[in-house]
Amino acid sequence: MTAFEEFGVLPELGKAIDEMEWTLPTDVQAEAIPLILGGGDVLMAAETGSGKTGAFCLPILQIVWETLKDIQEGKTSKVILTTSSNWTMSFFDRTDALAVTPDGLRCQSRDHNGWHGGRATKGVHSKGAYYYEATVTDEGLCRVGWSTQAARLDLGTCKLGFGFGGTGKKSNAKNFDDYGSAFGKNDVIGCLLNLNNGEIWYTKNGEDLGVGFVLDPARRKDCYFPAVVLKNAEMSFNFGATPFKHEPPAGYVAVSAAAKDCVKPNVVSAAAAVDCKPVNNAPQAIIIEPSRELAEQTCTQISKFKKHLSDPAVRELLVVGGVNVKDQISQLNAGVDIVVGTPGRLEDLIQGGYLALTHCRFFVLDEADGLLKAGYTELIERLHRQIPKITSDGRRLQMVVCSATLHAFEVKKMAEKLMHFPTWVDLKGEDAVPETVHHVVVNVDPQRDRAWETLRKHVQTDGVHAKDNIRSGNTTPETLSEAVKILKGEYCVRAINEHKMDRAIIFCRTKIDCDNLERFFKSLGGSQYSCVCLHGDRKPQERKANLEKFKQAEVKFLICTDVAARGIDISGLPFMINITLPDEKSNYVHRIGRVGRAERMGLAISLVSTVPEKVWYHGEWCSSRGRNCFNTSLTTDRPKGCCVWYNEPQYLADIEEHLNITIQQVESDMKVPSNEFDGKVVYGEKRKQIGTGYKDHVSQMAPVVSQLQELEAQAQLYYLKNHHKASVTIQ
Ligand SMILES: Nc1ncnc2c1ncn2[C@@H]1O[C@H](COP(=O)(O)OP(=O)(O)OP(=O)(O)O)[C@@H](O)[C@H]1O
Repeated sequence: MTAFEEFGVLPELGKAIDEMEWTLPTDVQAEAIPLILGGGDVLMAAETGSGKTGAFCLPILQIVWETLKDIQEGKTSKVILTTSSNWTMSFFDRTDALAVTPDGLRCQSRDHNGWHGGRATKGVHSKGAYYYEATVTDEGLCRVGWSTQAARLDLGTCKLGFGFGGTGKKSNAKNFDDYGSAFGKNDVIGCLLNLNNGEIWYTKNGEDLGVGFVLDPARRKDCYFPAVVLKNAEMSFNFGATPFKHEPPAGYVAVSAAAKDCVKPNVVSAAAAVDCKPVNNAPQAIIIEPSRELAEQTCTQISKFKKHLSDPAVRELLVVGGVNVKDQISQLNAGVDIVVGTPGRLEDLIQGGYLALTHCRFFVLDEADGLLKAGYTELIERLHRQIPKITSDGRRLQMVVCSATLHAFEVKKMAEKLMHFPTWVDLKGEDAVPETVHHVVVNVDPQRDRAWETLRKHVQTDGVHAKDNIRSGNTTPETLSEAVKILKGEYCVRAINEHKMDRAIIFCRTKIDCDNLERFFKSLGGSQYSCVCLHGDRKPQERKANLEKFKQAEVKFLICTDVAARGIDISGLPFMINITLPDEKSNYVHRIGRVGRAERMGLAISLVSTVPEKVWYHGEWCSSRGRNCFNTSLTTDRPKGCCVWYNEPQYLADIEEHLNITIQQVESDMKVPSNEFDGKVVYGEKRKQIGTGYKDHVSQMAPVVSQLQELEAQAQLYYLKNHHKASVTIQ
């Protein structure tokens, strides 16, 4: 049995993992895999290169396969009752944070800040007088009553919803008026609807509270559904399947006893109450990644893991922009179980009806903070709203969120809103850099190092100072800024030479900086500086080919923007260079985390200008979004320009403060003191002491466990003695 199998991983997956030479699970895998297999929502915060991808792909793959297997063998797990004769609260027609018990007869919301509502699976129309009971089963705010299919789920806030709230108010169309009396835990509210005269009214513990609303005659033909909205509260429902606590008043019957021709199903429930059988274009898992490259990498990882999983086969699909959408649609129609994609293309396919969310039971946000910072919050919420919270085979939707920099306010806010009692797998409690990454900064000081004045051959700069009076001997901020750009090209080459780098990823701030550096390297000639570029202006095919060339070591350097900052995994990459620090501090962690992965050592060198550098900053106000833009005015100018003064020392200070460390400085000769790692380090190779410490953990814990055992025994003896004494005394 492999170490992974001990964590509950299927032998078929264990075999594939073994072949990948993953002997032990990493710490994050050891914690997260059992949690996901157990059905929980997980927030996974662990350092770059710590194996988060495996930590979510393995359990998801396993559950997806097991579900397919169950279906193949005709094992029907708890099929929900949405289309059965029972009246229940709908698993589908409800807001995100309203939980409904599997029997559909209790609703709960644990959100302190917002209201969450839902409707029943059926409604009544045309004629008759109906009754159901709702009991407050836990403290909190509740509103209960009737609403039409088109009404807002926040009952009583539109014309089509009629509610009675615990504060003793009735509400319709946001008008909250005094009615009856306040109610709370253990109170039983009778909800009555008379379609013959249009009256809606309530009882509290059997006491008549009087007519609350009279339906507009034009609205009496509508179908009305039992409805509830809760704020950190819980209510249970009886639609008449069991005896009522208080008998319905004369002339009223339980909604469940309504004549067939007066009942309509809730269309949201009916649409979602699909058969357990897989539907071709309705995958069980949706994994969202921030970049095409990362989506492809995750998809490849899944293909490797599933190598020995067969009968039934699990089908994964990559859904990213820049690829022919028709091909993707036909692949979806042919059948797919796991979809990995980037947000834009995923949403296009979902909204176009080509990708259905009806069977989705895993919703994964990889690099979640990056997705939120890139402005995808609403898209994520939109997709989450469309996914049924209980799947067609009665299981709860599971959400997995991960990143090396998950400690961001927006992530916590999103988790609170969308996730269901999530467990944090957080090994450090803060954003951190792996011990395997040796990261240093080099100051670029154009006042101290005047080499830029005499360099005959240098990197072409970004053109920001094309109209400025730049010349040696001049110390204007513009001249120094241009000087920094020239020096950075020089220092980059110096770093490469000093460390005999034959493989490195180099991050630039902009696409134009990448292109200029690529041209500079090419101008230096030979294979010594062979390189490729990866940024948003390169065509998808070129991006793919370039990354592949670098991965296959056909070229030595990958020059890229932050598009490659997150997640990209290049095995044993020894070096990375930051030409300019990112202004987003979390991206520093991700960029340097391209090295020092999977227990291998890596060196990250960041060039930091000591003087302000004037750089491009094209916002939505720039009509060309940077292409052939010559507007070198500042963004603070009027009219607004496309440049800013970039303050790198400040960004360095922000990064250091965020990570609670001081990053080691090295001189411009790029010599990195080797004592840091006892001089034993070879960048790109494994550390001397490898492994996750999982084995050692057992021996470390043994004395503590035996001490605990002793204490437990003592406590039991103590209890027994005292208990014995007490019983003797009583006798
Ligand atoms: N248990 C394991 N044993 C050996 N190698 C592993 C193990 N788990 C993952 N790896 C390897 O570690 C590398 C990093 O894994 P992965 O890309 O999942 O990291 P990550 O935590 O997602 O990093 P990032 O935050 O940068 O995205 C990969 O090359 C992967 O193959």
